[in-house]
Amino acid sequence: MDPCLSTQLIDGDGVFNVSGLESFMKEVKLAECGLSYAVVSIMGPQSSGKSTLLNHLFRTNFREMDAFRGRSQTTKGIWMAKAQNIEPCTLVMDLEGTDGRERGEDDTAFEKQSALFALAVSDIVLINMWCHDIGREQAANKPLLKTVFQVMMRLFSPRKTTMLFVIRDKSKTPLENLEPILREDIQKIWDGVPKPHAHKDTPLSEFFNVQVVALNSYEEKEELFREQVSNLRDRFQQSIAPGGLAGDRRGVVPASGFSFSSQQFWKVIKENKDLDLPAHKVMVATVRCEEIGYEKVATFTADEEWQQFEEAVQSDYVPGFGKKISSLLDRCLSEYDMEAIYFDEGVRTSKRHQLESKLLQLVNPAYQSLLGHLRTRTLEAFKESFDKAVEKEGFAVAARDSTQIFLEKFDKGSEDATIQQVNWDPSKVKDKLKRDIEAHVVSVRATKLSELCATYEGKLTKALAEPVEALLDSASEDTWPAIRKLLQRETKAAVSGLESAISTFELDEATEKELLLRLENHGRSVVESKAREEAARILIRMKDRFSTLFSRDADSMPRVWTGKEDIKAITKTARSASMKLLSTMAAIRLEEDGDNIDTTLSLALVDAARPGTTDRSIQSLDPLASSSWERVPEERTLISPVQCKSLWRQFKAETEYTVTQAIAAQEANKRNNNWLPPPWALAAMAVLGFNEFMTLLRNPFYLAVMFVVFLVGKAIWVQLDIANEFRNGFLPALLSLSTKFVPTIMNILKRLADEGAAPAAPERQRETELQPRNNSSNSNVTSAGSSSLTSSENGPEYSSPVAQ
Ligand SMILES: Nc1nc2c(ncn2[C@@H]2O[C@H](COP(=O)(O)OP(=O)(O)OP(=O)(O)O)[C@@H](O)[C@H]2O)c(=O)[nH]1
Repeated sequence: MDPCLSTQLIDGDGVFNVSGLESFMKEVKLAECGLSYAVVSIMGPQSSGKSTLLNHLFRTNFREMDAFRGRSQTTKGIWMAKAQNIEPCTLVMDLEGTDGRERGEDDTAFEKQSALFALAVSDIVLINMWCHDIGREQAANKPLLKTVFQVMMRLFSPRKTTMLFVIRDKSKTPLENLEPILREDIQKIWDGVPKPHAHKDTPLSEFFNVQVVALNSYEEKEELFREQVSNLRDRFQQSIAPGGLAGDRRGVVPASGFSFSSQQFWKVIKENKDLDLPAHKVMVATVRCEEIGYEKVATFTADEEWQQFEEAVQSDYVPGFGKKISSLLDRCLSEYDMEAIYFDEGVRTSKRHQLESKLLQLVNPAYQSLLGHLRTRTLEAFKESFDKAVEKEGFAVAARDSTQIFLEKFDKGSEDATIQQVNWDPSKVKDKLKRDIEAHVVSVRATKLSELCATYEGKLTKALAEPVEALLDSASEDTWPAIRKLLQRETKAAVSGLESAISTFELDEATEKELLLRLENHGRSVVESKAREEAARILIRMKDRFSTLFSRDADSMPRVWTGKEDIKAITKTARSASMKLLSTMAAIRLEEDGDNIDTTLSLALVDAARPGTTDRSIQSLDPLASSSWERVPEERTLISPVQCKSLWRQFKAETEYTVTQAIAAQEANKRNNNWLPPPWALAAMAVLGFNEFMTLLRNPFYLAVMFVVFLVGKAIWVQLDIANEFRNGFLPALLSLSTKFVPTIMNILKRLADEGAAPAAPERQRETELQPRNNSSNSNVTSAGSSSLTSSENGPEYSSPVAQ
């Protein structure tokens, strides 16, 4: 659009051309002007050469009436154009001419509305009038002035508009003479205008800055007209500067609000309401500042740098966030300040605050997310560094130092994220980090301490378990004192080891004591559980011990029951050793408080059972008829007296057979050593059988038969190893021989027949193969003493109630 071309702002029907104004403003770049612009409008009778004057004065292009077509109205409504080559930007409005007729008090008439609009919007109002109307009662512009002054009252505060009276077609009368008459006319009209009470005595000069200029006729003295117009034009240069034509103007609406302000003015005027200029200014400022704010928010959200930051902080901490975002916000707010600078200060400031909080609201989630990442990162880094620091510095020092270092790191990170425009407090996030760090330290401490405790408990278990087992197995008077000594020594070593290991944890006294006590208790519990295990196997142990002592001699060699051994004494020794085992295992004796279990057991089980014992008190009062030992608390009892009694009974029953076997073996041995008939029988046999013997010797046949019988008998004797068989007793020898007899006879017969009977060879071979098996079964029988005990061991095991 050619800026010289004029735009119709309001048409003849009073319709405001919003889009026309908007595009006009864009064209002339009005919004950038701030307050550096002026608005000039012209009023006057129809066809009084207003458009002609404006076009000459401002080099605009308002429609003029063609002089040759005659006078008729050409301007309808209000038109607007930009003055050419006048600084600052000057907007020129050409108003529809007044028809000079009185309209009464009808404020709705377009003439009044457009006059009010021009007064509200313009800094300078040109009043175009014919020279010959000055001093005339029926002057054409009198109603106009009346209207202007009347509507002026409706502007709440005067804008101190410059009212420049342009006298057209001036006569020869000099302006010096005309001006007083004109001012008098104006004063008369001002005085005649009904005023509200507040302005009753307000002078005209309070509202208007009245100036007068006279021009020669454009039609008759064009050259002169042009010259005068050119001079007048100079006065419009820098018109808003102090001392300029509109130097006193007030209540200027910033250029970017001109469109909205004009629309609002026209709207209010059309609704026939009063124009409250201050309120209007606030309203325009509010709307415009809000608009500027919205624009700034939109610019900020569309900013590429902001978008990159916003996206980046979703996944990680971004260094330099605070500085960058602060500068983006600063730029945004400065732009607002620049654009809103000319609007009402109160409105502008409050809208700035709104803008700022809106922007911060936009930024806050990113900031919080950033702090969240900072917290997580710091915590992770702390965990990693802390583990290493613990190894180097010890637990407590590492915990203290690392916590301090990483909280400081968080402080630095949050400082980096700080946004200048706001005082967001990161302390809540820091507190959460502190809590997380503390929780981690506590959990690591718990893990490390339990690891250490487990290590030392393991060491203690290892140091105690096997030795305790060995000591219990040996069961003697010294067993429990030795266990106590061992427990004391090993516990002391473990406790001092743990004590020095946990020294770096700087634990409070109570916790440290508790840990050490726990270790001590663990030592005791190892011993106790070992003792319980052994107590559960007491019957086997007792039988083992019995068997060892009974079946083997002092050199651990197996006994051969030759008949010379004192089986009773051996049995007694073996039983008393087994009883010692029972009394040792009956209770846990970790304190040196002594008990009488040993005595009680020997009294009750050995002495009471002796046939010669007649003590009535012992027989009548069974000391084992109790479920608890004297001076032994229940928790330390492994085998109760009653259980001891039943165990002993079982033990005796199960070892009885061994003893019986031994006695039997001894008897048999004794008999085997005397297998020849007694000497008197031999003598009788010699005397009585002398004749028969001689007969046999004299008869060669009998001699041959006897020789054959002798040979066969000798063969059987050798084959069956009869002499050896009887060494193990008579009965076993008989049993063994009976099983071997038939096969051996068969063997001998086959061997005799062997000479000529080759087909019998496989059978013989089979018999030969059978031989070692028979021998082995034979040997099993000979070791009956120990095998009978072993088989009984495989019988049902005693299950101690303590072990359960
Ligand atoms: N006598 C005289 N006539 C003039 C002067 N200037 C312009 N005219 C003539 O007056 C007639 C109307 O001129 P415009 O400039 O259209 O007048 P206007 O006041 O804008 O007219 P409307 O907008 O219709 O009210 C034209 O024929 C002009 O040539 C002047 O200084 N003296």
